[in-house]
This record gives sequence, C-alpha cells and structure tokens, in this order.
Amino acid sequence: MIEIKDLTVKYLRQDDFVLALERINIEIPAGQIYTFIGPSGCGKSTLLYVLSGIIKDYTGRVLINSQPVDPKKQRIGMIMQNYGLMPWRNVYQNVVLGTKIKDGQRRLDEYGQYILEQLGIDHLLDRYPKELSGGQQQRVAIARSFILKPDLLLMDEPFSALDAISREEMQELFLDTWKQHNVTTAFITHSVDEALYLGSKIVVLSPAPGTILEVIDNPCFKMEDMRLQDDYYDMSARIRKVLDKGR
Ligand SMILES: Nc1ncnc2c1ncn2[C@@H]1O[C@H](COP(=O)(O)OP(=O)(O)OP(=O)(O)O)[C@@H](O)[C@H]1O
Repeated sequence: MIEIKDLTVKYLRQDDFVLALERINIEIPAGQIYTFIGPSGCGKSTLLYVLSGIIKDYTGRVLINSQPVDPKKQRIGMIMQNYGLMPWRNVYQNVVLGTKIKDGQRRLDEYGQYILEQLGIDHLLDRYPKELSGGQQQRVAIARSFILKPDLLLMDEPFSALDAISREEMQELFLDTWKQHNVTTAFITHSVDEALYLGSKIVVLSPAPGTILEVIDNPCFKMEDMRLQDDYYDMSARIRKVLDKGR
C-alpha cells in the first residue's frame, strides 16, 4: 500500500522556488496499478522521484507499506522511457543487476528464467543493449524489475519511445506479466488510451503545479477487446474533459 498525504514538492532554481506538486493526497492499495495522466510539466516524474527515494526534500508524508520511503530497505523497481540499461553489460548481466545489488544473488533462479521466457527474451542473454530493438530493450528493463520482486513498481512513460504496434504489444505483454504478480504499480503516461488500458484507477493531474483533479474508477481495466467497447469511448471522452477543465 502506498500512502501519499499532503505531498508538496518545490525545486530550488536560482534564488527562487518552482512549485512542482501541491498537496497531493492519494492511496494506492497493495496489488493495484494506478495510471497517472496530466499535461507536460505537471510533476508526474517528480512524483515518481519522490516514491523512488531520489527526491527527499518535500513536505507531507509518503509511506510504502507503512514505512517512510527508503530504497535501501524497500524493493523499488523503476522502468523509464530510455530503458535504463547498462550499455556495457549484456542482457543476462542487466537482468540480474537488481537482485545482485539487493541480495547478492548473481544467478537467475527458476522464477527469473520463467520471467525471461514469458517476456520472450530468454534467447537474447548474450546480447548487449545496442544489439537489441527498442521493444527488446524495454522487455529487458521489465524483466529486471519483475525479477527483483519489488514492493513497488514505478513506470515513467516506459513505452512512449516505441512505434504504435510495438507499444500495444508491450502494453499487453506487460499487463499479462503484471496480472500474474500483482505488484503495486504507479504508471505515468501522456496517453489516454494507455491510461485506460493499464490502470485500475486513473489519476488525472492539473497543469503545473500538479494537483489531483480527479481519481477515476476504470471499468475498462482488464476488459476483453477494450478498444472496441462503448465504455472505452465514453471513458476517453470523460478523461479528456477532466484534462480540459484543468487547463
Ligand atoms: N531539477 C529541477 N529544477 C527546477 N525545476 C524543475 C526540475 N525538475 C523539474 N522541474 C520543474 O518541475 C515541474 C515538474 O516537472 P516534471 O518533470 O516532474 O513534470 P512531468 O509532468 O513529468 O513533465 P513531462 O510530462 O514533460 O515529462 C516542471 O515545471 C519542471 O520544469
């Protein structure tokens, strides 16, 4: 469970402050995936930096499983737009990196092997990141995070660099993998379609400084052929309306 209470974040810039997030209140129950959508610069990445422990200077309260954020104690997986792979390590070395740092475990166990198979990258273990397509690199980043068995998974527009077809494939693959492990997840996106496909709830943020405009229940989550359903069109219109109202 993630609890965020009255979170406000300011960046110091020259002699002034930039208010990035203002009084954010939200709880993400254990095993849920929430998507966060909002205009550019509204503080989405800032929120993930707070949840990952990168930003420590904030006011308010942020708890992961009732404990203050501490990446040394908690297992936090992060998947970014640029994949975050180490170019000088091959696929195998990249996917075991998280467990090596956390547990000193340098070898893949049965679960790790299973994740690699599920993501279809078990035949690529000797390759280096530059020898992989964007979609394959993103699969490696996802494998690394799942293999870590995280308490919290943070995803910052992980599929936005992919073409439309690879992006939908990756969304489906990610959701299939996610459904089997139900990791508590905060997923940042610019895309209404992605927010609807991946979020059990959708958190809509206002332009900077980011505040929560609405937390929307998503009937489209886990819906078969979502993009062909009336609910999908109704929900897309509703989210766009909330985003427009916030402008
Ligand atoms: N290191 C920094 N110093 C000063 N201001 C910053 C810094 N990082 C971010 N900001 C400002 O804080 C605000 C929120 O930035 P953030 O990157 O969190 O937004 P975002 O919603 O993720 O944007 P985008 O969708 O464009 O990636 C923006 O106004 C940005 O200019």
